[in-house]
Amino acid sequence: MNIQLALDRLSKDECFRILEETKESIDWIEIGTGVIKEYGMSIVREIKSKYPDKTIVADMKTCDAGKFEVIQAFEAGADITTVMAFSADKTITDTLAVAKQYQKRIMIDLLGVTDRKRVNQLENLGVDLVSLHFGKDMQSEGEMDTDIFSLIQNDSMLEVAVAGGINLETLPAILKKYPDTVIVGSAITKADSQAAAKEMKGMMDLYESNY
Ligand SMILES: O=C(CO)[C@H](O)[C@H](O)COP(=O)(O)O
Repeated sequence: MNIQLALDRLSKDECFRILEETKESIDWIEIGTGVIKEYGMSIVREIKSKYPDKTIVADMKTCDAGKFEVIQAFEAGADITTVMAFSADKTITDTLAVAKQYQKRIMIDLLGVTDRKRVNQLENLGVDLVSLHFGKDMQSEGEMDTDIFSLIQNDSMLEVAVAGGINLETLPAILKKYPDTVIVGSAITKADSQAAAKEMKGMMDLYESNY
């Protein structure tokens, strides 16, 4: 089980400080959409060159002009880039084709998807990695419900990541659903980052070893 640290609403200096503090505890590094909007692909390039052994996720949230945007992310050093589930099927298949060429991956962000039908369609289009996502704005009205996992069929072969305000208190309930990747932003970046990342990763490792 991976922990993906989401770098959102941070300056470049803060991103690098937090990465230095947490690098021993994190597996995947997500460069958040807002950070990419602020600094462009150069921050993806810089983070990949400083942390070449980490899996770099560019949270591009692509929804159109798919080929162009995923090539931008992959050329900058991203190993995975995100594409929105509501995108046209053509966007999904175009981005999957580019990922295959680059031997990299597309993570489909299921934000806003409430129907398993779309998840099944995505799987039929060749998608193999999705993120269940309870959005930042929705978090102001409540916590993520673990029922979100019901979007994924029990016999599905999809690799599943999950995001949305996950913290030390909510992590145990998430772990019971056994996601492949747990995405954590604010609970690490807005806290004592080193201690929070260590504690969360420790909890995940313990859960996994007892599974
Ligand atoms: O994609 C995102 C926002 O759109 C975030 O990266 C994701 O929600 C994780 O951050 P947090 O733990 O703060 O919710």
